[in-house]
Amino acid sequence: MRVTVSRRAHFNAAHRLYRKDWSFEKNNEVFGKCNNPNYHGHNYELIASVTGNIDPETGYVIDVKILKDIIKAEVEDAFDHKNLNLDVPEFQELNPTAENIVVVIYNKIKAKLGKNLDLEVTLYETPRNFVSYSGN
Ligand SMILES: Nc1nc2c(c(=O)[nH]1)N=C([C@H](O)[C@H](O)COP(=O)(O)OP(=O)(O)OP(=O)(O)O)CN2
Ligand SMILES: [Zn+2]
Repeated sequence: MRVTVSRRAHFNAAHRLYRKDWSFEKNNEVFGKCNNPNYHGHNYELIASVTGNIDPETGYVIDVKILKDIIKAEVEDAFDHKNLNLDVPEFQELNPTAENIVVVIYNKIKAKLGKNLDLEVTLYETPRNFVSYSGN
């Protein structure tokens, strides 16, 4: 009997979508206003969902306090009030699109979970634009 436990989180970050190896014109063509050299920001919302068996002793799949602490250390402390392009090592050579950000977040959280637990991360870049990744 596998049950999913979810936790919401939030971070605020700036980014610019562009490729260093493309001209400014080509970046503008592909990424439009998201290629603003002075960056722009989003209030990112995140849902991390952990699926596993209920421990018969505790009744937990995972203690939500543990999940909360993992998200704080791996996501909020690393990304909140940061410029993703400039401040976050994972995006030095990786365009910080929502797709790439959700994969980075998934990998960071997954590495801290027990092997018997599955993870899905949904990341909202705006209230209407969101992406999900579950490792497949
Ligand atoms: N597939 C993707 N497309 C876009 C991404 C992305 O990460 N993946 N990102 C962006 C920009 O980051 C852009 O800043 C998105 O925000 P915004 O322009 O505000 O989005 P909308 O125009 O859709 O705003 P609404 O208010 O939701 O209309 C662009 N594309
Ligand atoms: Zn953006």
